[in-house]
Amino acid sequence: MAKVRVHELAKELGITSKDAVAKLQELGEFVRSASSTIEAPVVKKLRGAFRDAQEAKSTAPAKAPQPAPKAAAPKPAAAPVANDLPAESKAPAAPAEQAPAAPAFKTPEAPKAESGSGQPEGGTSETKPAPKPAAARPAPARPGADRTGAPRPGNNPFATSQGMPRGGRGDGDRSGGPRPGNNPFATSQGMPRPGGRRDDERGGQRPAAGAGGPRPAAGAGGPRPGAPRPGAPRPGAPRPGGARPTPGMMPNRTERPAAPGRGGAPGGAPRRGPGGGPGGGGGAPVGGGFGKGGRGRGGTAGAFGKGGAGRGKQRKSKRAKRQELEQMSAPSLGGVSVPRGDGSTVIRLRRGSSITEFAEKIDANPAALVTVLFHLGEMATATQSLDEGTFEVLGAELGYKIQVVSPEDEERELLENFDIDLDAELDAEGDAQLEARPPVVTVMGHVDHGKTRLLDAIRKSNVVAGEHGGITQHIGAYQIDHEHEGDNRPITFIDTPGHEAFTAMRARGAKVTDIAVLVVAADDGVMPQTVEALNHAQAANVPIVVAVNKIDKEGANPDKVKGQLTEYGLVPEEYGGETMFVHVSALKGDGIDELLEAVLLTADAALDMRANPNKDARGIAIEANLDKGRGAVATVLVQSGTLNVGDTIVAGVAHGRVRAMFNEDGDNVSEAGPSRPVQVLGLSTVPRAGDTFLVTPDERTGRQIAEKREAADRNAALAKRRKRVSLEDFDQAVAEGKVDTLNLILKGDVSGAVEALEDSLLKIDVGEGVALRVIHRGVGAITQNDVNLATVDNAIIIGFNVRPAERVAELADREGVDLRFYTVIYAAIDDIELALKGMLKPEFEEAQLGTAEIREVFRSSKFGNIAGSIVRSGVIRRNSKARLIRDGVVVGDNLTVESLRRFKDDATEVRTDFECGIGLGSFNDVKEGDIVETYEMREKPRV
Ligand SMILES: Nc1nc2c(ncn2[C@@H]2O[C@H](COP(=O)(O)OP(=O)(O)OP(=O)(O)O)[C@@H](O)[C@H]2O)c(=O)[nH]1
Repeated sequence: MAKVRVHELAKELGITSKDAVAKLQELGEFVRSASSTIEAPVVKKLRGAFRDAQEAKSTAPAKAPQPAPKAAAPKPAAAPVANDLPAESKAPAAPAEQAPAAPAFKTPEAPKAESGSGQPEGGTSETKPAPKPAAARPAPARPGADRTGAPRPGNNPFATSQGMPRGGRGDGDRSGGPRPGNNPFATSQGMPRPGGRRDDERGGQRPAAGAGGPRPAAGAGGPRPGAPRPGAPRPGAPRPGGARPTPGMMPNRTERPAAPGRGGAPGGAPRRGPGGGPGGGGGAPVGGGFGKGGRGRGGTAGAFGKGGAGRGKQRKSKRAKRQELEQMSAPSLGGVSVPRGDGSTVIRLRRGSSITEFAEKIDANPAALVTVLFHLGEMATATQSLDEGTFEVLGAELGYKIQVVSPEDEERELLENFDIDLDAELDAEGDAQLEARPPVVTVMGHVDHGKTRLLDAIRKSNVVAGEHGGITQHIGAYQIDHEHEGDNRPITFIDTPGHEAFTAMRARGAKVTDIAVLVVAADDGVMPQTVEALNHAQAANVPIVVAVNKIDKEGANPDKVKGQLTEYGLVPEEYGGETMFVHVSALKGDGIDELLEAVLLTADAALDMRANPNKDARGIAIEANLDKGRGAVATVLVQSGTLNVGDTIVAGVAHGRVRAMFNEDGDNVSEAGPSRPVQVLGLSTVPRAGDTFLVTPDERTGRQIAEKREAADRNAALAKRRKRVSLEDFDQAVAEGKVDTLNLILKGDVSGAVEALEDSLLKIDVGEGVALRVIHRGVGAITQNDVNLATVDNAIIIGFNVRPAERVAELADREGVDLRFYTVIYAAIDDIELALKGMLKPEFEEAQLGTAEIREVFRSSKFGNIAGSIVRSGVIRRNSKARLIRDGVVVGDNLTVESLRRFKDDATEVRTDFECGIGLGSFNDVKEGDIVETYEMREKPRV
């Protein structure tokens, strides 16, 4: 059963959402907000509570029912209804027993006026909430019936006070009014109010049994998913008659409209009887026998007899149906009905959400959405995570704007659950709290332009290195001191050169770097990765300092570099721009001081390099690994606050207490302030580069945050699996406009092979509209960094005579990155060429599964000929492909083992030397002595 939201129920009960939430809390049920969903038992509890409250309030008036309280209904919506009231319905209240089960519909707008006021049946039935006057028109009185306008009982499965009216009440009990709550599409209908139920109860009546009525919200709002289509039988056929006197609630049936023709059999009549009406919803009170008693499966008409009342009912029913049609959203793709948005309704979904979650947000039936998606050309199950693009397509089709919550938003929302609001914390910090902090620098550039060498040279330039004998440890980042205008100014360098690490961190929403040093070899000039690196930095709004390296080399042309970079918006100061260019020789150590100077000047000029050191630490994990002796070892960069040994922290999905901290010299440190990188011991697991870390008030909070992140990651991973590009579907991705470039990462065993492969690949005639780009190449195993880069740039990794490093294949699988391995260069080139031309299809090869010899043929009229066989080799599997061989000649091919039995039992597989019966579907030409050979098609690995 679909869950009900608090505000829906509140509306139905005629109270404010706030009151409902408060009441629920009073009842010990925790709900977060008015839009929270609540389970059926809680719904029941709240109804009960309000009923009791209202009962207390309304005892006196209930005993003295007032005629036509309708007129008091303040809302204009109800007015036409009141005016329309037929004489009978305006009549004063019938004695209680005449209105046994009237669940007293009240307009939601006037709950107080009506609650417990002892509605006369006619009045109550006619005063259901009626946003649409047409829908609120009362059903004409049924001839010969002393029925009043009371709604038929028993069609509200949610009303605890409902049940079958006790025997002896028949027509007389019923009013001619429409049944309450039995049309899930009619906005004008409402479910019975607690007050109304009170009336019922006071009357000692229990409405009919376990009706499969619509959810309460159906009455209050628009159509609900899962509601019957127009023309379908009315939902909620109660089991009438004496069959079940008071079955009470059967809420789980409420989602399902009664099957056509399966209406309630009135009056204890056999369920299958003559004259069953077409509809399904008829339910009659016990002892019924109104209309034509003994009717069997009755519909609406059937339940009410075939008299004028029946016709009246039918007319009503048609009108209702028409209304349903109008109110229902136009059937969308696949012929299913899904509530549509107006094109601007924004639906926020978490990354990795499934159709079910989307369905819940728009109150749709997940199965209907699956159908819609299928007709849009995407196959997915209701619980499968979808990527953003797929949601967008689905949302656009249905008139919703889908907003997939970004990792940053998600993180923010997650922390909000723990009362941690980092943005507010930062906003609250003013000059009084903020203190200067060192800049954090990343070195980027094209391959072999000297990044590593430059980082080494900078390390050596550390003015305080002497006393420690230089920086000895690689921990992912280091801090040096540089003498600047008479002061020692610390600068933090991220020790992993290249923009891969930078982008990997950025992909997780982490902003680590304040300044990027772009290394360009003066002898080589601007190269593709130079451009890529500067694009990455500019995209992240990070100021750039250019290190024109290798100026010691012959043929070095720094001016050419300056000219080239100007085209990319990096204009040197001497040309009137703002970018500082420094000539360096990483090899000789020349120009390093000037470079550091430039970094500090740029930082001072462009950035507010301040943070509050006097609070719990917040920062980013830079690097982490699992050490055999020490467990998880993570290098974190503190961004604000101060990290102390003994603090409890959470970093990504890792959590724990800081056991010890080390700096880049391997020295123990007890605290680390802003911009300080430290190695931390004590985490439960290894965080990823770019994961945020923060100090938590206690270990429990840390663990809970970690667990929530883990769950979110799992969902996201599922979504990613469907997302990335593979060689086989590259052409499709191009056709869909998802990509226009085939990005490749080449890894090989020797550099010569990698170069040869790259050269050959770049010579491929890729044709119009698509491009081929080698975004990274290198020697050695495929690493985590390669996969990270492939993730960010949607690249395919080509491994030539190399394999992935430990756990990397797993990571690639998780991230949906296509890894390809080749041992022959031409095979790789062929594949890429075919992929670019959209012709690379997976290759399959046949793999034999087993053979069986036919010993006897059994003829079955039902299954055709069954080959009684003995398995001679391998295994025979049901549903596998098969061919039939007679005297060495194939007499039947492309067959399927459609049935497989061991004696009388179905079997999924039968092994060598066992007997079995094989059915080959409609292929009946089987003879004794024939051989059934089974096989399956397996994807052929490319080499
Ligand atoms: N002559 C000269 N050679 C340099 C200089 N800087 C680096 N090299 C050389 O250039 C080559 C590449 O230097 P790396 O520091 O490994 O370059 P990288 O950018 O880190 O390369 P990848 O890690 O492969 O991306 C090495 O052989 C260095 O010795 C320099 O200033 N002058």
